[in-house]
Amino acid sequence: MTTAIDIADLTLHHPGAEGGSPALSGITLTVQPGESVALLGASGAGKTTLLALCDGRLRGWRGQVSVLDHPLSPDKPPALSARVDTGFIFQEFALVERSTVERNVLNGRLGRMPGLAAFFGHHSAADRAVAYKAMSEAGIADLAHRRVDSLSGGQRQRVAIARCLAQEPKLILADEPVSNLDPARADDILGLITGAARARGVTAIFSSHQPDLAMRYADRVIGLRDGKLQFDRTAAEVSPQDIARIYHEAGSDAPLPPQKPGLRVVT
Ligand SMILES: Nc1ncnc2c1ncn2[C@@H]1O[C@H](COP(=O)(O)OP(=O)(O)OP(=O)(O)O)[C@@H](O)[C@H]1O
Repeated sequence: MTTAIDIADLTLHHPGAEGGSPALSGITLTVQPGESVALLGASGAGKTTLLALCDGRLRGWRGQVSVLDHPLSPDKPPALSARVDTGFIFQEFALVERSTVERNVLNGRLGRMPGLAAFFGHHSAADRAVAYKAMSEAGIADLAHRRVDSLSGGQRQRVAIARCLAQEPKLILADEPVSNLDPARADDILGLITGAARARGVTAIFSSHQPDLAMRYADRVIGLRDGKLQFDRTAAEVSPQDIARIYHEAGSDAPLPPQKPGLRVVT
């Protein structure tokens, strides 16, 4: 693989929003295999849109987009064989609430199973081994037989991560994976996602509203404002001015996010 993500001169309007400002405009960026990248930006900056684009879910954009060396088309969804290598962790978990943790994590295997076995949900011993390894890594093996609707938010997010890992993706995309969690759990979950990605040598891209956490766990940070790229730097290079530019000068009335020691926000 030469690049995990390669985007050139991308402009995207959501359907029904063609007359207004584009959700993303003039975006050019490359993510190397194995990098952990954080997307920062105020609400509406375009983080979810960029992640959904990389997940092959959006149509009608202009520019060039390639994911895991497969060029995406603005006119049609990518082939399933290409999509199976991308795992997505949703902010709201997207789990089958009335099913067990084990079933949900095994669902991560479906894209890698032969058609009939997937249709009937017949998982092989190898599928189960992968799913149990993922549950164990996510710290939820002891919850395997619990129903998801009996779990806390932090536990649910671990199930969603285990399901993603069970898929054995080469690219992990996570949309605000810690926004519903308290600070200690948010720290644990971002550590789990980026740690699992690094241990496998796979790429992780996550969006966040918490610059301090993002900089702690990402190798690289991309800042967006109003659909435009504002900065793209290593985590160590991100400056207080960068953070101020995407949050405060964007007109956001959100409270200033907590900063890592030594990083003071200039407004
Ligand atoms: N389905 C949609 N139809 C029309 N416009 C949309 C749609 N989804 C997003 N948008 C618009 O696209 C822009 C980017 O939204 P996006 O959800 O990508 O931002 P975000 O940075 O993820 O925000 P947040 O942090 O609140 O999740 C916003 O102006 C939003 O209103």
